[in-house]
Amino acid sequence: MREKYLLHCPGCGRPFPDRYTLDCPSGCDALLRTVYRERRLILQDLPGIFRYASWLPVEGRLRIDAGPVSYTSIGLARELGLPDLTITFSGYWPERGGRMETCSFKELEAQPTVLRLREKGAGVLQISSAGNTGRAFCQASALTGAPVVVVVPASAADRLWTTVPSPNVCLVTVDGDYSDSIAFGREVCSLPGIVPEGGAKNVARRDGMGTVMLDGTLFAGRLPDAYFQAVGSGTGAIAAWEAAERLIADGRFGSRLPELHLSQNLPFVPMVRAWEAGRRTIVAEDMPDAEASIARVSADVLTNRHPPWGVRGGVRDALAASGGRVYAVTNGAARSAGRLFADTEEIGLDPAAAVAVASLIRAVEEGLIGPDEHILLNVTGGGYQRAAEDLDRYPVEPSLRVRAGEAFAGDLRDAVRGWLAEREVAVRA
Ligand SMILES: Cc1ncc(COP(=O)(O)O)c(C=O)c1O
Repeated sequence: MREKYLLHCPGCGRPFPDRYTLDCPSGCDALLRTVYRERRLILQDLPGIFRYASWLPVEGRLRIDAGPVSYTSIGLARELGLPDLTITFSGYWPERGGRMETCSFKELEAQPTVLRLREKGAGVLQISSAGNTGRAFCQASALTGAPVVVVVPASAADRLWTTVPSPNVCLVTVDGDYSDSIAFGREVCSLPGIVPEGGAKNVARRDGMGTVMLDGTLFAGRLPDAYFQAVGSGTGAIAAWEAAERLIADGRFGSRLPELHLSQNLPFVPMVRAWEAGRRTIVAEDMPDAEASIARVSADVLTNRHPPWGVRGGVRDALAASGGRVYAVTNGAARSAGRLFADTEEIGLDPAAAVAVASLIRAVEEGLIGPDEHILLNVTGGGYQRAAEDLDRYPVEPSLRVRAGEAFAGDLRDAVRGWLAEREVAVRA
């Protein structure tokens, strides 16, 4: 093919060019995938994520040097009796080269997403988030100037900060929960010129996250036998599976898919329950007392009620294809895993990453993995303390405050249109 990549639908098998396309034009219930012209991974001499630009759905690059950082664990590896443990760290840890200043792997999603949208000329991004994702997109906006509309529950607004000013973020706070923010965000996208970021359907987001598997594999020279990650939507896990398939097709790194070991935080563990019950869809009984359960987890970024579970090419398929496992982790186990990690590796973790470490400890205790296996631990966030010591912090101030259930009409609509007009973004109606 002449193009750098095409999109491919695993449902109907059709290939087609990318126009910031999120869904199969034939209406298949499947996650589109990128198919790159280069079957062999060609590394670029660029910092951060753009080292892997030949397997990202973008033509250019951003001048941002944040990317995943891989190293061989000594302290944690010794503690767990795992001599072949690679840690791939996303967060702020300058001593190791970790330069994600908002401290989570969501920056891996935000960078190629912002660039893909710019290259496709598709408009202004809208993101609904309760935390790390929103912050990562605010930072990408701050560093590139890309306008973004971020909708969050009012209670999560203090999580939105950047390390340089972000004049092109329109922050909308909704006086309600995450679902209210998602609903309002959807309405904002009715304004021509504003496009939904797309979540798991967005191939830039998945291929950006897939760089963790690329980095860990390149570092070790081979695909891992087992891969550990904490999941909320599971987008990162799908991305790891897809990246591993590309690396197998490349031919230089092994021929066996890594087993995916995916963890959630009790008491909110819908994917664990659906997997154990053998269900293709997540049902209400997988989320008993959802609201109360969500309030009790220590890693609330893992509490997604609508993960891409049963969709073709989704999390369930990734687990099945890789012979994977799921773990339900208590707050107590996550906290002590976080402490062990800080003691042995000398960096603090995001509570979600501590859940993944707890699952690794459990896998060792239960003999599910052994000392002869090569393990990749995806540390999805950390270094908040280090970042607070080194970096400036700019809170993102709300442009609009909305009540739960309030319609996107009248003054609210005019306010967003006015905000876009100030940035000379054309809105037709
Ligand atoms: C630090 C961290 N780890 C893990 C996850 C889970 O990622 P995903 O929603 O892609 O499964 C998140 C989600 O926000 C996160 O912020």
